[in-house]
This record gives sequence, C-alpha cells and structure tokens, in this order.
Amino acid sequence: MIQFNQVSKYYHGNAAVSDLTLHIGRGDFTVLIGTSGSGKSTTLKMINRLVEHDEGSITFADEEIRALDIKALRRRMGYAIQSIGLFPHWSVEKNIATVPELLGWSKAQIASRVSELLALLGLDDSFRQRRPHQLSGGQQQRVGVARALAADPEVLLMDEPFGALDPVTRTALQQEMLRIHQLSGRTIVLVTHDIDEALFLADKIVLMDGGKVMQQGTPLEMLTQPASDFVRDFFGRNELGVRLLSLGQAGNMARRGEWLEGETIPATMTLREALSQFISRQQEKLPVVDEQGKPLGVLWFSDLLRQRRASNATTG
Ligand SMILES: Nc1ncnc2c1ncn2[C@@H]1O[C@H](COP(=O)(O)OP(=O)(O)OP(=O)(O)O)[C@@H](O)[C@H]1O
Repeated sequence: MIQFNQVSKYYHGNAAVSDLTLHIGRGDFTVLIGTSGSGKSTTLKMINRLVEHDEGSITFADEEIRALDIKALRRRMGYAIQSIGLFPHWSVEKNIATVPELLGWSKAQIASRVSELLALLGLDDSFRQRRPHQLSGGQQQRVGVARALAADPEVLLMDEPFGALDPVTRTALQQEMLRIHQLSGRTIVLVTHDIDEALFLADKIVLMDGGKVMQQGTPLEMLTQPASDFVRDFFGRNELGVRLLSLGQAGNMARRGEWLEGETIPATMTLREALSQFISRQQEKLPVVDEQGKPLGVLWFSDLLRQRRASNATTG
C-alpha cells in the first residue's frame, strides 16, 4: 500500500533518513521503533508530506505521493500525535468532526459518526459537549485518536499517540487500538520507542538507527532471529524470555478440559500479564475464561516457565 524506495531526507546536509526502502502492506499494523533521533518521526511525516523527501520515491496505492494533491492525500490519512493538538475552544464533538466537516458530510451523518467513535473509544455521550481542558490526558488522547479515525481514512499514522500516559491508561488504549485494527482492518503505522508497545501491537516491526532500517520483520522474527548484535541488544538479551511472553495469550496455553474455582483471567491476557498475576496471587494455576466469560481451561505456572526456558534456550 505504501512503498518507500531508497528514500533520503537531509537537514542542513545531515541525513535524518538515508536510503530507506520499506513496504507497508494494506491492513498491516506496522510499528517504527528505534532510539531517539533515529528518523522514525521523519519517516512517518514523509508519508503524509508533512516532511518532503529529498531523494528516492514514496508511493501510496501505486502513485508517487508528490503527484497527488496534498490536501486530498492528507484526508485519506488520519494522523494522531502525542501532543494531541485538539482545538481548545471547540467541543469534543466539533474536534472529532473536523475532517468530516471539511468533506461536507451532513449534520446527521456527523452526529452518528461521533457517537460511534465515542463508543468505540470508551467515552460516553456526556463527553460530547465538553472542551478539551475538561478532560483527563488519557481522555484527550482518545479524542485525538477518534478524530484521526473520523472520516474512515485508508491509513492511520500515529506518532507516539500514547506517550505521556500512565501505564494503566496506556495499556487500555493499546488494547483499544488492537481491537480497532482487528475490527476495521485499517492500515496503521505507529511510531514508538516503547519495546513492549511495539511487540504488543505490531504485525511488523521496523527497527531504525541513525536514519537507517536495521531490521524489519514480525515481532517473533525480531526476537528470535536478530540480524545483528544491535538488534539483539535493542530488544534485550536477558529479557528475551519475558518479552516473548508478551506475544502469547493465556487462552492459547491454558490446559483444556481442566477447571478450578477462583478469580478468573481472560483468554486474551498476555502471558506476561499472567506471569504478574501468578506472582501477585501466589498461585500455581489460574482459571481462564473465553470472551463470553465461559470456562476455557486452566493456565499452569509451570507451563509458562517451561515456555520461557525453551525460548531462552533456542535464542541463546
Ligand atoms: N526540522 C528539523 N530540522 C533539523 N533537523 C531535524 C528536523 N527534524 C528532525 N531533525 C533531525 O533528524 C533526525 C531524525 O529525527 P526524527 O525526529 O525523525 O527522529 P525520531 O526517531 O522520531 O526521534 P524521537 O524518538 O526523539 O522523536 C534527528 O537527528 C533530528 O535532530
């Protein structure tokens, strides 16, 4: 859907991004990760031409983005950023409706889309008429994401959209994003420097350093087949086992046909969170329920440890 071919961008003669070749597939959740200054934001901003590339070509649905009308291009792409950028004097509803209004949607269409998005992002209708300063940071971030999604864009570009949030709100919004991606099949490109966020969200991770791509692949490939010591070190040699647990879900490892009474955990809980539950509850086994809340099976602490050890052994 989006293709970078040998793209470079220079600031005052220094390459912010150099010789970048990258394919972003339709419907993929791609996460750009890397150290500070590695060129992630520049790469993201080149997609909607907030930054113009100096060399190479970038195509969107097979057309060079420079050949497209810039306003039309941006309307096809939602954009959400850490600092949110909500208009302070506008209500939540008006903020969310920015692009639909530009596109000339009817009042009724806009009102129903705003309701849909508020519900999708877990905000009730009472938020509709509030001003941004009457919301918490996390609620503002949700409105920022709702605004980016409002006109149902083909691509969603997100630059550290959950930065500066407390871990609980951050996790809730990450889960929301994953659900939105699964429901809508939207193409999403997200920039972060948080490894756990990348592992949790990405279909494909692109690891950058010094304006170059060091490796791209699925989370599992990045963890188990690092192309260099840099990649291995970035994802953390010692924490590998714990990180791999972020990729698995309790439902997949629970032993079917077994059950026990007690406080349940959902099948979608990551094995990493389950590990914390075992430790905080001091229990050897946890009952796992499916999405309808029905018993699914029992997760064993020993199975989880076995998986950790096995993954450590295969990856050194
Ligand atoms: N407008 C600009 N003018 C000059 N240099 C810039 C500009 N924007 C970015 N740079 C430089 O380009 C390089 C890449 O910056 P970029 O913001 O893309 O990195 P990043 O990986 O997103 O970093 P961070 O995680 O800190 O946001 C950095 O060295 C940065 O200083």
